[in-house]
Amino acid sequence: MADTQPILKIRDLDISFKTDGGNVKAVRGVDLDLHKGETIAIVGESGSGKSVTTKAVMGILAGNGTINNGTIEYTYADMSPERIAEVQEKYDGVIPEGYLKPEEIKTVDIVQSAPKFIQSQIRGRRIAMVFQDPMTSLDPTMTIGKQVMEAMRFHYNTPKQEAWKKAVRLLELVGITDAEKRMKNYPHQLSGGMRQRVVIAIALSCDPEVLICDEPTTALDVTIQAKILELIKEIQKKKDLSVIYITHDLGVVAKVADYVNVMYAGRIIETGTVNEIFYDPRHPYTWGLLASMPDVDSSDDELYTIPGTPPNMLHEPVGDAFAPRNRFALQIDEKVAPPMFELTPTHKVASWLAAPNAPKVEMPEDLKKRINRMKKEADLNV
Ligand SMILES: Nc1ncnc2c1ncn2[C@@H]1O[C@H](COP(=O)(O)OP(=O)(O)OP(=O)(O)O)[C@@H](O)[C@H]1O
Repeated sequence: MADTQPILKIRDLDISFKTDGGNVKAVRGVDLDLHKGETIAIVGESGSGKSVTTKAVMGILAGNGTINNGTIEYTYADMSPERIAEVQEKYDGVIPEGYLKPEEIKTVDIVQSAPKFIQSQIRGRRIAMVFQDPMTSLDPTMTIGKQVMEAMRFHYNTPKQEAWKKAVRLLELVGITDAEKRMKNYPHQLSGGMRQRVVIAIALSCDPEVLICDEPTTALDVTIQAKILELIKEIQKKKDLSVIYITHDLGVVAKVADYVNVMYAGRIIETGTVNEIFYDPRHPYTWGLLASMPDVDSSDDELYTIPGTPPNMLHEPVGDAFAPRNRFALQIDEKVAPPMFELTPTHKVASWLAAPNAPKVEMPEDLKKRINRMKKEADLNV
């Protein structure tokens, strides 16, 4: 995938927030690529900068936030209303390969784009987002139907009757039975799982190319969680969507992601394919995350927790931000932040342990055993 043009290409993104206590350095030089049809996950503890990064993509940073540096290049299809209608009627909203004329392919830098352009052309239309708690993204005073139709009416001026029909189809697509009847319901008349399905239907209503899912299943119980993840996967295949998952939950990542980006203190500290991150992790922070992931063979009380807490980003850390919590830290970590070392064309790690002349450090034995168990389980499931 790496040699094709990404639809979303983030380079050197740097974001801070002005607060009474000073400047919070939330994102510090993030690079990220998303290709057509693929799923990437951004994982890391609370406060690592996952949401801020994706909010910048959507152009919805809080008012006290500033993008100090970097680019967010988005490449998209810019078609006439007639061509859009043709794609919707003939190809169910999915642009077939080879359909676009060269002049219809545009690249914009979202960082430099006017808020009006992002609102009318990007957010909700081409890049849509599903948030953690459906109750905060749904309007309790508006029927489900009206809410699913709203973005279509706003972005495409879709006539009411047509929007109604498409909304019913979308509710059916996300597995809501009796869709016609449900259109007239209010959010409180639905269960949590059903509400999250509605939120997904809303996100899909304008046939976006990119779907950002911010902890989409955290508020749901485990069986419903699995169903929602399956649903997003199915729709992704049907619609050739590119998906970004933001999550704390490595269990979710293992089920859905092609590529994983591990974030710590505003930086991506390890990136790789899902197999590279789960079976051959190199950063001690990634080791900690994997070791603290519940699995069938470990009871909750023997689960590992990473010692210490993430740094306070009001004071930008000197050297490697993870060093104070890292029992494998080297002297250099205290002074100089590690660069990204390339291990394979897809696997990179920001740790001095990966430097050519670094002392050889092995991951903890317990984690090795756990990884072997994961590999065996994966073999059984093939
Ligand atoms: N409006 C704001 N004002 C000040 N600081 C902010 C603001 N929004 C985010 N931050 C800070 O930016 C940093 C990154 O936050 P972000 O929400 O991206 O973390 P996250 O990794 O998504 O965590 P979570 O999993 O809890 O959502 C945190 O230190 C957070 O406190």
